[in-house]
Amino acid sequence: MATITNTYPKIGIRPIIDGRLGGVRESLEMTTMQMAKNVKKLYEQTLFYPDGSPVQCIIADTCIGGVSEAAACAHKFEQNNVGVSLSVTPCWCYGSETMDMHPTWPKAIWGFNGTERPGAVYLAATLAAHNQFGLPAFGIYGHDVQDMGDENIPADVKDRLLGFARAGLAVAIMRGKSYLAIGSVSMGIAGSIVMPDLFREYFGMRNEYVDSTEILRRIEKGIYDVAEFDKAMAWVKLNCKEGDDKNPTEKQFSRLQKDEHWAFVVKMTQIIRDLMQGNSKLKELGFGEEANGHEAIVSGFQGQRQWTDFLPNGDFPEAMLNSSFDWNGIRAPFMVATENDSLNGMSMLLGNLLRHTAQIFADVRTYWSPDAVKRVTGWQPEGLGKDGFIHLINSGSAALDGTGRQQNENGPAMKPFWEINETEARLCLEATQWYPANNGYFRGGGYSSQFVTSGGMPVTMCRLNLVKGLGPVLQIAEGYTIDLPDHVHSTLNNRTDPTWPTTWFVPVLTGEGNFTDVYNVMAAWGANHGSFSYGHYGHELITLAAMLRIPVSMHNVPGEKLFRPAAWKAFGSDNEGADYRACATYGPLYK
Ligand SMILES: C[C@H](O)[C@@H](O)[C@@H](O)C(=O)CO
Ligand SMILES: [Mn+2]
Repeated sequence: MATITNTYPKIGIRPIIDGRLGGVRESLEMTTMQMAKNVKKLYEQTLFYPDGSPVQCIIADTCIGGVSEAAACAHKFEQNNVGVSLSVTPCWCYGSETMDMHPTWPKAIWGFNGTERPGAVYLAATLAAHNQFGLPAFGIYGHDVQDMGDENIPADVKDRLLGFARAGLAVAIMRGKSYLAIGSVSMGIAGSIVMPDLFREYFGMRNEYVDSTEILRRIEKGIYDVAEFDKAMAWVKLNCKEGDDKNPTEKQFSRLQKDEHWAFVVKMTQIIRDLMQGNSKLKELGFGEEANGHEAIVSGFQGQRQWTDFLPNGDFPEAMLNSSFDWNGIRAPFMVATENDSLNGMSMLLGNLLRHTAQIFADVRTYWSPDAVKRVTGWQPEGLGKDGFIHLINSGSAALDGTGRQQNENGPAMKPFWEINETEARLCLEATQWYPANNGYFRGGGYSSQFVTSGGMPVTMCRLNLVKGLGPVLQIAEGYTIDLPDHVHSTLNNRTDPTWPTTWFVPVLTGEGNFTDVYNVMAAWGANHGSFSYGHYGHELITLAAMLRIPVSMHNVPGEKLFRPAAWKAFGSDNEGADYRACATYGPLYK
């Protein structure tokens, strides 16, 4: 199989030192190298790649006191698939002579806040050089002075080191991968008009395109793993509860047709996955070309309308692939956007690369004001929902993790797949019903997943938008999922499409910008879709966006959590305006 596995980019650590031999350098060698080793340990124990394996770091062979050692380090890093660079130092060293000059690797410098030797002075001097050369870098130094030789990494430094590395690795991991569009534009949805310049220039990714008929060809010609198909069908029978058909009797498919649809959507699931990442089994079966896949780290399936007017819809494949488990057990979620909305697909990917969790793709469908809820249900919203809430709902791409049936120490959660246990996967499946698709919308049938997300989860919703003349912008809303009383949920949900997954979402209001009330958040959303997952990680999205030079058009992240390259401060003291100006000045990372 041509798919390359286990070659994730490494974090390169550069110990920087004062080059003066004959006393100064020698006195600093051990401490400097130890700083690098300590960060390596922190990273390797805390951070994971998307397959759950620990992140790998590589340290320069020697401390870097001048340009020849900087060059040797650059060479070593190039040879060893480094994608993110962190320089560390406890002392004064020579800025432009030691700095990392790579044009695209995300960069940071940790200057030890000591005073016996001035690491933070090197940090300031070298950040100035980065700014002067147009190579933005993140600056890290602790709030409180430490003693020389103190090996402890203070909590504030740890936060910055980890925030930088998570976002930097996301940048490095997506580079060279593809967005695979299966089909074309869905119902005039702009995000499914896939823009190759955006992918290439901003994400370093390529675009792959296959016609949807490729799925049909593989089904009809038997180009899938038949043994896996049998196993999958048996699993589906046991684990996927079919809902009652809500279609008018005259529109319902026969039992025989419905059984055929189950087989069809299971094959579609296998085939979409194989199209994305390849499958060595196909080579054994004599399909060498199909075994290769498209190196897709994210994909989108057009579905509506040509496919769904004719054939079973993509809801089952999308929901299962996006989930952290299937008939092969608990495994990493795939990122598959419904309606081929590539911009929401990328929103999913950003969240997934930062948190390693499954993502919930949804229409941002309805703002329910407290008055409207009261009018329709007689119930006065209270608690987190007292100022109203937003109904997130779309057939298709919501991962079953979005049921909220996994747990962590704080209650319901969506976790990285390696933290999910068998019981939790089963509970997510038990909380899901598969309704015969609404045949008004989906004439070809299929099955839509239906669940209600557990309330009480902190979540972050985001969306990448594309604006002519401006380029991509990211919007972010941290908030919570909420539970509604049963009768309220039923009344509100039954007004929409009750065969789809529902999440009731409340953004955190800050009293500023678009976050003055819930209505404004929905009104300012840049498109029909958003993607959310577990936790409040808006600050990590902001760091990642800055690395990619994508300005953030709205967010509700507390100011003290913002972490952007040092140069951003030179673009003005209003953070949002400065972000726009900096991104415009630097332009896309891979231009
Ligand atoms: C069935 C409908 O066409 C839905 O798919 C539609 O409301 C959307 O999801 C639009 O994004
Ligand atoms: Mn939609």
